[in-house]
Amino acid sequence: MGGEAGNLETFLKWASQLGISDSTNPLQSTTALCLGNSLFVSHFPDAGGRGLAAARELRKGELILRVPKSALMTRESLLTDQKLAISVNGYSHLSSTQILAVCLLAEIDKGKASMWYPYLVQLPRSYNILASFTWFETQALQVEDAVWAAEKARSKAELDWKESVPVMKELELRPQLLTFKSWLWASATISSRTLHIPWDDAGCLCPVGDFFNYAAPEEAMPCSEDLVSWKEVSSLKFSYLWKFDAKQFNAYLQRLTDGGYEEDISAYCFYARKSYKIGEQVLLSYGTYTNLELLEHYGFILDMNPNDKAFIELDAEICSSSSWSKDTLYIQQDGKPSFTLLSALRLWATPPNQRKSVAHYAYSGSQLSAENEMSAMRWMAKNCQILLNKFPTKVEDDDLLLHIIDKMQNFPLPKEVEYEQMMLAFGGEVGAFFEANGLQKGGSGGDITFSRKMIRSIERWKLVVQWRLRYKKILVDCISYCTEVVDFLSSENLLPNRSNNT
Ligand SMILES: C[S@@+](CC[C@H](N)C(=O)[O-])C[C@H]1O[C@@H](n2cnc3c(N)ncnc32)[C@H](O)[C@@H]1O
Repeated sequence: MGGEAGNLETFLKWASQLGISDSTNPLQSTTALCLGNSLFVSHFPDAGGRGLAAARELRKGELILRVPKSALMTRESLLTDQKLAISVNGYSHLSSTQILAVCLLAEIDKGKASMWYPYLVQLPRSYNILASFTWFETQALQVEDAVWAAEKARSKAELDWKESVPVMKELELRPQLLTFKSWLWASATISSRTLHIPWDDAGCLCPVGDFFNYAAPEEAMPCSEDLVSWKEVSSLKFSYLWKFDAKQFNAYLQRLTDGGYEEDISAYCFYARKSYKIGEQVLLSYGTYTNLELLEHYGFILDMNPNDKAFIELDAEICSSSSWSKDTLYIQQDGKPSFTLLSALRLWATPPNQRKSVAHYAYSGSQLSAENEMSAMRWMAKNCQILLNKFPTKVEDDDLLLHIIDKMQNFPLPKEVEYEQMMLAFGGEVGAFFEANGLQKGGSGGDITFSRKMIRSIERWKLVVQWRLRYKKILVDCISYCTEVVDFLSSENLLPNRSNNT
């Protein structure tokens, strides 16, 4: 697809004809372009690239964009193509998302004959979601859980593709569209751009509405221990099942999202989550994600992500000493252990025969004794350090490597002399990167210009190093936090002793 090459004005005209509008007056007749009243398309190099900016001062809560149901690209709308519908019906074992991906590729196959053509040419040509990571990029994540998540995402995509090839062959799609590369493109489009709709769990593609870039929800999340469970709705939103109070949950959910499908007017509506000045980027909260989840579903990370988490391996006894679920036992982005991790560590640091008597204090978040607190904090600091020591690169190495990658992004391949320096500093990783991308050191000492493919590889490599650096920095902050607590408690033994031996 054309990406930037696609004609934006033609697209905005087409969108206006479909009734997409940013007008404040819902009754206003169609204008030539669908934007200009509240929003305009702009470029934000440090926050998502192409995005939507405020065309006027916007007030918090104002309706800023409406996309009628007829302009949403869904399985239902795409399956009005009889040939497609007949073929797809014969493959009932395919998931809703697989079917949407097949429909999307079938629509691409139609080229200009597709009614969606002006929209399709606006879609990005490539994505950086985890499933598209190469072996080198996956290994460069370094953190076991992340490597595993990337491998799992890739094998799931491969399986989905293999299962879908027969129907795509039956539809006689062009050979290029039958490849795994095309499948990855279609599934990344769906993963990173679909919005939740109540009638189809595959979600919908929403022209213009999918130009909003992401900002993390500002409201603090309810403590994870208050959530019974949470699940992704294969969309830009997560829904949470709130344990105690449905009203409270609904209010929370409303704050969490700034858009949704409205049955009464049959349109997807977007609202300003805060007030914006003219020219400021208008952002949407797709939901609450850690950086690894953002990478998996959307192909980017946030440098400051209030919802980021670092999981570390815990002794089986720590997990079994309390009834907290394992996925709530993590280090917060500010380096502090989560409420439940602290509580689990406090119980674990209590002799087993005394755990029952202090459990209610631990579960309510109270410290048990100075000794107990210090044991818990020492365990955390020591294990974060052990983990940090195991990684092939340190925080400082990753910082420096990022600096080098930045240089590579801004210039052609560094001259021979810089290359030599890079190899000295990062022999293994830089060498492996060049090798993985089929580039050997040039003998001439001159500059080499990168191909588009290479530029994208550098982009993904940078994302990977940024991700693992954020993870390591959380561990470093955790060590500082725990050490401070231990230092404080060992100087002032202030806490009541709720157990005898701890
Ligand atoms: C729904 S689209 C948003 C519009 C997109 N920028 C475009 O040009 O079509 C989501 C994608 O935008 C990018 N994106 C959104 N928010 C971002 C952010 N805060 N930082 C970096 N990339 C972001 C990611 O590539 C993500 O997969």
